[in-house]
Amino acid sequence: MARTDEIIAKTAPGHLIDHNLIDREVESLCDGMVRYEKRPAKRRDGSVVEGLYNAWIIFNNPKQYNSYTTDMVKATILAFRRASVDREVNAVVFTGVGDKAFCTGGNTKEYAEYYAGNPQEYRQYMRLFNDMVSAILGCDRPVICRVNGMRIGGGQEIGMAADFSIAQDLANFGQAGPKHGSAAIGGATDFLPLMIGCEQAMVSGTLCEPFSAHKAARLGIIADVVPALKVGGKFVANPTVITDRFLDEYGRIVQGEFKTGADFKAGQAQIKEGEIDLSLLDEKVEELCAKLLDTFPECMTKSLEELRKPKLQAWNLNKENSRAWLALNMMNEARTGFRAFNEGTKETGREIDFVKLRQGLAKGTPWTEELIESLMPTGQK
Ligand SMILES: CC(C)(COP(=O)(O)OP(=O)(O)OC[C@H]1O[C@@H](n2cnc3c(N)ncnc32)[C@H](O)[C@@H]1OP(=O)(O)O)[C@@H](O)C(=O)NCCC(=O)NCCSC(=O)C1=CCCCC1=O
Repeated sequence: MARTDEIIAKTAPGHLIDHNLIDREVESLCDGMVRYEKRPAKRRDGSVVEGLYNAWIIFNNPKQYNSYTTDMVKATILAFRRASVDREVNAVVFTGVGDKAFCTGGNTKEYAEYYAGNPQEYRQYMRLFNDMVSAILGCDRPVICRVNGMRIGGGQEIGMAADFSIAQDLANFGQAGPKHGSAAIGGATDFLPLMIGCEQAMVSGTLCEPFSAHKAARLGIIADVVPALKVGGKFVANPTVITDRFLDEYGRIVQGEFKTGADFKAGQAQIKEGEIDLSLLDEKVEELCAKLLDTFPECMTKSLEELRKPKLQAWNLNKENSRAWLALNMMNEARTGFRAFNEGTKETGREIDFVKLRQGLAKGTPWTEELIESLMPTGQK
């Protein structure tokens, strides 16, 4: 009986068609701000598998918390297509450089300085954004979001488009929309109700309060969470989050909620003293990649396709309407909110006086350049 290796050597074709859209390195599209790295796949025992890889798609914009620029969105679309058609790729690991941020969404500087007041331009940008989310949801390989740090705004949206998320426990999650002049309709309003229920989705999508990785695991928006802080050489749970009890004295769930007052401050001080180490995160990601490797590939792909359907159906139902509304929104509230974030500072604050705006609108005040200027945090001084 011929061995499998002999059969492969005898029958594998000499030429394979390249199904990539364009033959360009992903990095060349965005000055290296998105990296595509094929890393050797490993078995569960840690041994390297010859000829098979996991494709790491890495956001590389640390100074801006791995927010994505227009060029990064283009590169990401192609990166997921590249992984999808690469016969040697087992799974995609979608992550960011560093240990502060996976991604904080659209680039607010580009939004404020180029797209604000230009709905026709933002409509074109949103075609690319929509295609990025669709490329993740349509990837023919399982996609793991390696949450190396905060996952906020559009970062939360593209992260939820992945099939699995594994987070280091100092990462926060949440939306930014209504606080920065947008609505979380780039996927969050489609995915959140499915993943954490309508009530919790409403809280996150409207109030934009961040929540911890431990709460994210409890709510079911991530598959696993691992410690990342080392104090005295020993891993400890995020010291700013309640992790040692589940209920408070009234029977309410407190596990995963942020500590408050002096306890929270003490936790922040401990984080400053400690060292951040993502080795347990990488171990957990490699373990999942190894489990995915140990399956029939077409059955895996079919299972992904079926299990993605709830997200995909919600996404496809709404994405074009969302794109149109987000474009027009660049005339008023997005123009105001993203400029406030971009032009504000820690001292002046980076959000507008929402009450002042509401008071003006209550009197029928029209949206004029003058009104927008007056709402800038620096405009109040
Ligand atoms: C809450 C934050 C995420 C973190 O706050 P903090 O820890 O205080 O850090 P900062 O000092 O704010 O940020 C550090 C530096 O990073 C820059 N930064 C952070 N986020 C972005 C971003 N998204 N784009 C560009 N630059 C960013 C920040 O300016 C600091 O640099 P600096 O030089 O100024 O010191 C907080 O950072 C925050 O709220 N960030 C913005 C989040 C946001 O609004 N994202 C966009 C949401 S909208 C979106 O993503 C959408 C996607 C598609 C659909 C439509 C849509 O709206």
